[in-house]
Amino acid sequence: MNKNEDDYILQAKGLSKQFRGFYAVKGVDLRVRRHTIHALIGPNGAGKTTCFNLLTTFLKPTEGTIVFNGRHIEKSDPASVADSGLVRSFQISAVFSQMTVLENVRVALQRKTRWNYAFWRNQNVLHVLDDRARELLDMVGLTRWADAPAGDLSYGRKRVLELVTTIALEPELILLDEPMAGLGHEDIEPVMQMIQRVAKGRTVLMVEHNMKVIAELCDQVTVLQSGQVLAEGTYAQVSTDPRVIEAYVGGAHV
Ligand SMILES: Nc1ncnc2c1ncn2[C@@H]1O[C@H](COP(=O)(O)OP(=O)(O)OP(=O)(O)O)[C@@H](O)[C@H]1O
Repeated sequence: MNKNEDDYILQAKGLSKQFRGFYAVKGVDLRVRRHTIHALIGPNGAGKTTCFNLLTTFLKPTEGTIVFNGRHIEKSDPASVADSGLVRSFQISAVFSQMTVLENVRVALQRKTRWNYAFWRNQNVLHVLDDRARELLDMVGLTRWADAPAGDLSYGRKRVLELVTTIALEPELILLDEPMAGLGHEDIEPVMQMIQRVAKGRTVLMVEHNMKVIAELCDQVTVLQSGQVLAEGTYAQVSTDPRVIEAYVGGAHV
C-alpha cells in the first residue's frame, strides 16, 4: 500500500447538491488516498448515493469541486470520467443473462479497447480478447463457468462477474455501490476476497451497510449524516465515535 500521506487520487471540496431547495449533500470534503479501500457510510438518506452520482459526474454539483488524479472533473461528462479511470461498478442488471460468462467479459473488454468497428468486422479480434477475458475469469475463480450462460450463475457469482466486467475497464479508482447488497451469508466472504484482490494496485471507494465487511476491508471510513460529513477515520475510530453511534441509533439503524 502506498503510505504517502499526500497522495490522494480523489479530492472533493465543498461538494453540494440541491434538489428543489433541499440539500441532499452539503459542503462535503472527501479525500481518498491512492491504493486504499475507503468506505462511505451513513444512515438511510444520508446522501451516499447522491455523493456517488456527483463523483462520477452523473449529477452536476450545485457547488464544489472534484479533482481526480490532479484534474478537475466536476464539469466533465460521465463517459470521459470513466475513460480517465474512475469507474462505477454497474449493478447486476448490467450482466447479460443470455450471453455466456466469457462473452460478458469480452464485451466489457471490447468497450475498453474501443475496437468497435474491428470487433464486428473481424472475428479474430474475439480471440485476442478471449485470452484476456479468460485471464480475468481465472483471477476470480470463475473459469469453470466461462461457457455457461451468465443467467445461470448464483447471485454471488453474478456479483463477482459484474465486478470483473468493471475491472476489464482497468479503472484506477473503482466506486462500488453496496457490493454486498442482496448477497446470502455464504457469498459475502468470496465477494470480499474478490474486492481485496481487485483492489491491489487500485483504489476502491465503496458504499456499504455491512459493518463487518467495512471493518475487515476498509482502511478509511467517511460517515455522512444529513448530507454532511459527520466523522472520518479508521473503522475502529468511527465505530466508537459517540456522534456516529447516536446517528445510527437515532435512525434505528444499528
Ligand atoms: N433526485 C432527487 N430529488 C429530490 N430529492 C432527492 C433526489 N435524490 C435524492 N434525494 C434526497 O436526498 C437525500 C439523500 O439521498 P441519497 O439517496 O443520496 O441517500 P443515501 O445515503 O444513499 O440513502 P440510502 O442508504 O437510503 O440509499 C434523501 O433525503 C433523498 O430523498
